[in-house]
Amino acid sequence: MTPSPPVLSVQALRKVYGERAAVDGISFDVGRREIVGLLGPNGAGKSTTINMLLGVLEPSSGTIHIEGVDLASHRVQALERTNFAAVYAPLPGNLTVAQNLRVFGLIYGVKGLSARIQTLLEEYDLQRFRDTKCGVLSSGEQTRVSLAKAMLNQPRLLLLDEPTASLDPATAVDIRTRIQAFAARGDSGVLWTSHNMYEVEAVCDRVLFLARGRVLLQGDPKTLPREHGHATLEELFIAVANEPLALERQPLP
Ligand SMILES: Nc1ncnc2c1ncn2[C@@H]1O[C@H](COP(=O)(O)OP(=O)(O)OP(=O)(O)O)[C@@H](O)[C@H]1O
Repeated sequence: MTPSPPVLSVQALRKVYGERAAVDGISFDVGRREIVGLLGPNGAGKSTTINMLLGVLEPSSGTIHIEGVDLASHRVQALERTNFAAVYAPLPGNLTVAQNLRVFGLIYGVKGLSARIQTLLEEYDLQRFRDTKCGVLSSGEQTRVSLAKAMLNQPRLLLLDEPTASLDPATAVDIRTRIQAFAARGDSGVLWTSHNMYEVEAVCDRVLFLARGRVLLQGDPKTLPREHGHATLEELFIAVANEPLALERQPLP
């Protein structure tokens, strides 16, 4: 039996604006059950990468395969395997939680939508907010709704852009636990951007450090700092952010 392809495979991906490459030839995979952290300083190319994975931005060159499906040539089939949640993309505030889930479920063509919405309302502890407008919910509650929306189509690739930004520590732990449980179910993988290195160390199986549009380092967030002479992931992050060129010259272990 041929092994199933990774949920995400990115090869030599580039996005150029004028003379400048925002993303400069990056390659990486995300496997099933894996939570991969996409890290890097402001302007490193993380959002540009995520937007290309979502089909919002067209790459200048390179390929993206989602579960082996080429995003460029089979856009619908690739994107129906994907979903995302991001703080900068809140759900329409004038719709209730149930209405939002219904609208997005219809967009994704979810079969048995009413039952799926009911399951998600229970799973994300949203039953009591089902008829509440999303705009009046707290940040933590809105994040749970965004995650429930992101699960509607049971995505194989879940993209999360700073899912716990602006959440209190207890709510952030709750959200992290839900995402880890999702990945542990086995069919899906998660690509997660965060500026919180403690969270990344706790949650991610692997991290990719991006700087100036390139992957400078990748590895296990628990062992990577020591391999590069730093005590913590945060220290390593600061070193990479300040001296990306020095690191590019360093031989990788
Ligand atoms: N439409 C555009 N035109 C020109 N340059 C752009 C455009 N979009 C992004 N860039 C540039 O590409 C680079 C990467 O931006 P990107 O938003 O991907 O970074 P990021 O890693 O997500 O940063 P942050 O952590 O601040 O969100 C930046 O230098 C940015 O100014």
